[in-house]
Amino acid sequence: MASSEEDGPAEEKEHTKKKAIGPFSTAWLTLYNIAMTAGWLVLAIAMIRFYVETGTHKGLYKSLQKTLKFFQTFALLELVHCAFGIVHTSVLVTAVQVSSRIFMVWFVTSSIKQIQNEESVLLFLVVWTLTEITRYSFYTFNLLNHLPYFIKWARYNLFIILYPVGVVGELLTIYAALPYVQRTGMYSLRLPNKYNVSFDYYYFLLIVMCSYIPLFPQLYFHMLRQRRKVLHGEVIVEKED
Ligand SMILES: CCCCCCCCCCCCC[C@@H](O)CC(=O)SCCNC(=O)CCNC(=O)[C@H](O)C(C)(C)COP(=O)(O)OP(=O)(O)OC[C@H]1O[C@@H](n2cnc3c(N)ncnc32)[C@H](O)[C@@H]1OP(=O)(O)O
Repeated sequence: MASSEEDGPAEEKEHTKKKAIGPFSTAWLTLYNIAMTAGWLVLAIAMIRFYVETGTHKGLYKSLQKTLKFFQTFALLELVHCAFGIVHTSVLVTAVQVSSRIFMVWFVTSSIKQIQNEESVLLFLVVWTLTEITRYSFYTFNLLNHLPYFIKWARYNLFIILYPVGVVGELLTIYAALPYVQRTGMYSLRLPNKYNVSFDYYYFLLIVMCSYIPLFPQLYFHMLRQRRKVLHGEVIVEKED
């Protein structure tokens, strides 16, 4: 069932109001979204295979970190897409979402082997994977004008649970990293040094954890507004960045 069969009159109006994007942008976005859907599907299959073969999640992160780093880093292009107006999304919201993921992958989980087997890592990995398969397949089918209703439904409903669960996974992972970071002083710069600058990664991580309190609700309410717009056809005036 394609979404066009499901659309109510309000939503039809919403669709006709969409700003058109050129054929080159459409082609590029379609390729990008297909590649990202495939990437996250590869990660999902790798996770299932790993668990079936070993019966544990221990060693899972190590086995898939290269693929995860590649596809999560590739998502930086989403900032380029909204900065150039190819997609109608807030640069600020996208920047917070993408940078927090890149930070989790590169500067927390991949940097600290000692925390890679934590259950919280498995938690955010599963949640991110479910989210991204749904999100990128939503964009792909939407661009091809053949959006099955269940994908649209999943895109704008699953996040209600998955977003907070993902945040819990991320925060617990950073929390698990704190003792190691404090003990080793990794990524920290102590005085005296030739630059006369000090930086304590331990406190930086604490600040990052606290920043979830003001920032996460912004993302969550953004998604709730998108949900009302897409599923219920409400016209929502977004503030400029
Ligand atoms: C340096 C240290 C930094 C530390 C920062 C600390 C910050 C802490 C707070 C952050 C917490 C984040 C936690 C998070 O990582 C946890 C999880 O993700 S858990 C999993 C659940 N998550 C989700 O469901 C959210 C997933 N993410 C997103 O949905 C997006 O990234 C987001 C930007 C949040 C929202 O997306 P968007 O605004 O694009 O909404 P829509 O999907 O409805 O799209 C709007 C319109 O844009 C078009 N669009 C967008 N992207 C594309 C694309 N790739 N291809 C084609 N079209 C695209 C879309 O179709 C819509 O167009 P229109 O309105 O015209 O229909």
